[in-house]
Amino acid sequence: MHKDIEKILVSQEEIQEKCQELGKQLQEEYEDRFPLAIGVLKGALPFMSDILRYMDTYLEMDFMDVSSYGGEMRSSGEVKIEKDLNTKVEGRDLLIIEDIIDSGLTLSYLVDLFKYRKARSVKIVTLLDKPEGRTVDIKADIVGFKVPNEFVVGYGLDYQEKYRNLPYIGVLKPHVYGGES
Ligand SMILES: O=P(O)(O)OC[C@H]1O[C@H](OP(=O)(O)OP(=O)(O)O)[C@H](O)[C@@H]1O
Ligand code: HPA
Ligand SMILES: [Mg+2]
Repeated sequence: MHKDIEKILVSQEEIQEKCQELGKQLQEEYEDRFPLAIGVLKGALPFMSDILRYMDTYLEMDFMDVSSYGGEMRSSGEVKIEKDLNTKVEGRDLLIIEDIIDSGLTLSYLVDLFKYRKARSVKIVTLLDKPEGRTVDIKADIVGFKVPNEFVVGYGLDYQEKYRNLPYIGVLKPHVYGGES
């Protein structure tokens, strides 16, 4: 375990098993529909890469880079598009892939945007759901794991841009973010 991590909430094995299970489920759902899988950068990168490997069907991939945390532990409340899609979404079946729904601001912004752009359908798959963090009313269609109301890192999730490369989801030791140790 990394020296800055206090405890692991979801292990590497649990994540990989879940990716396989959800990937198979999505494969059945999107068979013959040529969905557009949209990864929300940067956090969704590892999850997207793993889950799509288990979807043995035709699909297209694109990426949207949005940011509202700026590396910090609290959302600024404002979702900023750093990079838009290269693909037209009108009439397409969209599968948004996320690492976490916390306040819900990022996903509600994206769902509204894609509906405005006339997508045929919009589904959300998220590895983690932190229901107690919610400030806007939004639910994912598919959730890997529920997490408690703690700041989590690893497997795409950062604190000040670090820890995204950890293969598990964990909680930092308090001294790392200036809390009590
Ligand atoms: O439900 P919310 O409160 O909106 O939080 C969830 C979003 O916040 C994080 O992204 P962030 O803005 O930190 O960008 P990053 O993925 O590049 O770290 C995370 O990856 C989600 O996209
Ligand atoms: O708990 C979290 N950890 C890292 N990034 C996040 N973005 C929203 N919630 C979180
Ligand atoms: Mg972040």
